[in-house]
Amino acid sequence: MKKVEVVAAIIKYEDLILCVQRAESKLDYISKKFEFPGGKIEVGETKKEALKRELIEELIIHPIINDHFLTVVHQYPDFELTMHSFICIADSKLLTLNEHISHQWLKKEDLNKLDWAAADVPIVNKLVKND
Ligand SMILES: Nc1nc2c([nH]c(=O)n2[C@H]2C[C@H](O)[C@@H](COP(=O)(O)OP(=O)(O)OP(=O)(O)O)O2)c(=O)[nH]1
Repeated sequence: MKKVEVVAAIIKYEDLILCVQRAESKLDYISKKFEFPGGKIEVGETKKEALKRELIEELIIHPIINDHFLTVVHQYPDFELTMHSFICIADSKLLTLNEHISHQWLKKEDLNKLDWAAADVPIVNKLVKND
């Protein structure tokens, strides 16, 4: 089974967290799902370097990348995903959606209202519970 390793950013602005919606794709289980911005780690990159690059590519933002929050291993039908999430701090809500089809800044108690990619559910639950 194919393995994919990604980094994802939990970006906070005051008491809000950034949620971004993936574009339509042929993989119905991630198509149009909400996720945390990020992507695959390239050869030679640290996790934080990969996240910094992805956030510039996807959103043109430069938040402070702080602590590791949670690593999730999730088995999707076509691949095994390992996703490392990090808490990040933004000094503005401004962004440019270069890849995603929508975004929302939500309070943590509202995060469960969105249709998240399955791998993100443990991260969302941890944020709602004890962040
Ligand atoms: N970035 C990100 N990816 C996630 C999350 N949840 C989740 O299941 N994924 C999955 C979807 C994709 O299969 C994979 C990330 O791949 P991607 O396509 O976003 O990464 P990338 O920008 O490096 O992709 P690529 O176009 O270079 O292939 O991880 C999440 O919260 N953030």
